[in-house]
Amino acid sequence: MNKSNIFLIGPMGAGKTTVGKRLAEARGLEFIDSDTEIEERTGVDIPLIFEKEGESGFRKRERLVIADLTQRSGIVLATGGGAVLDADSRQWLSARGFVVYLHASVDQQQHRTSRNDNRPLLQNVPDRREVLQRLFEDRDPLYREIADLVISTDGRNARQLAREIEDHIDRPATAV
Ligand SMILES: Nc1ncnc2c1ncn2[C@@H]1O[C@H](COP(=O)(O)OP(=O)(O)O)[C@@H](O)[C@H]1O
Ligand SMILES: O=C(O)C1=C[C@@H](OP(=O)(O)O)[C@@H](O)[C@H](O)C1
Ligand SMILES: [Mg+2]
Repeated sequence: MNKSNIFLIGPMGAGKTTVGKRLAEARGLEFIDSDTEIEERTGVDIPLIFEKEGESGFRKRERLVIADLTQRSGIVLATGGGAVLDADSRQWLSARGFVVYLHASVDQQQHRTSRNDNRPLLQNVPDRREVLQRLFEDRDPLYREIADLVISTDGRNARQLAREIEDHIDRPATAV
C-alpha cells in the first residue's frame, strides 16, 4: 500500500473537498479533487456532463480518473460521493492509499449542500433529504468496506477534522 496517499470518501457534504485541501496543506502533499480533475479533462462542469451523458457517462469518466490518480504518490485525493459505486475503483482506492471515510448525518449533508447548485443528483428533486437518505443507505456499506478510518464530521470544523486524521495516521501502531 502506498501510505503516502490519503483518499477521502463519503457522501456529498461530508467535507471531502474542504478537509482534503487542509490536510494536504498540513502534510505537504498535493491536493487533487476527482470532480475538478474530471472538469479539467473534459473542459465542462459536472452538471453539463450529467446533462449530456447522464449519470452513467459521468461514472465512466470518474472511473478513469480514479484509475489514473490512484497510481500517483504523495497526494490527498478528495473523491466524489459516488466514486465507491464502481468495484474496481474501490479496489484501487483500498490498495493504493490510506482511505478515510468522512461520515456525516443526513441532516448535516442536507445543510452543507443547501447553498450549492453544482450537484446534479440534488437538483430538481422534490425532496432532497429523501434522496440523501437513500444514497446514504445504498453507499454507507461501500464506504465502510474500504475505509481504514471512519471519522464523524458532525459538529466538527474542517481544521479539527484534518488534525484528527493526522493524529490517526501518525499514531504509532499498537504492539500486538
Ligand atoms: N466540517 C465542516 N463543518 C462545517 N461546514 C463544512 C465542513 N466541511 C465542509 N463544510 C462546508 O460544506 C459544504 C460542502 O463541503 P465539501 O467539502 O464540498 O463537501 P464534499 O466534497 O464532501 O461534498 C461547503 O460549503 C463547505 O464549506
Ligand atoms: O454523490 C455523488 O454521486 C456525487 C457527488 C459529487 O461530489 P461531492 O461528494 O464532492 O459533492 C459529484 O461527484 C457528483 O455530483 C456526484
Ligand atoms: Mg467534493
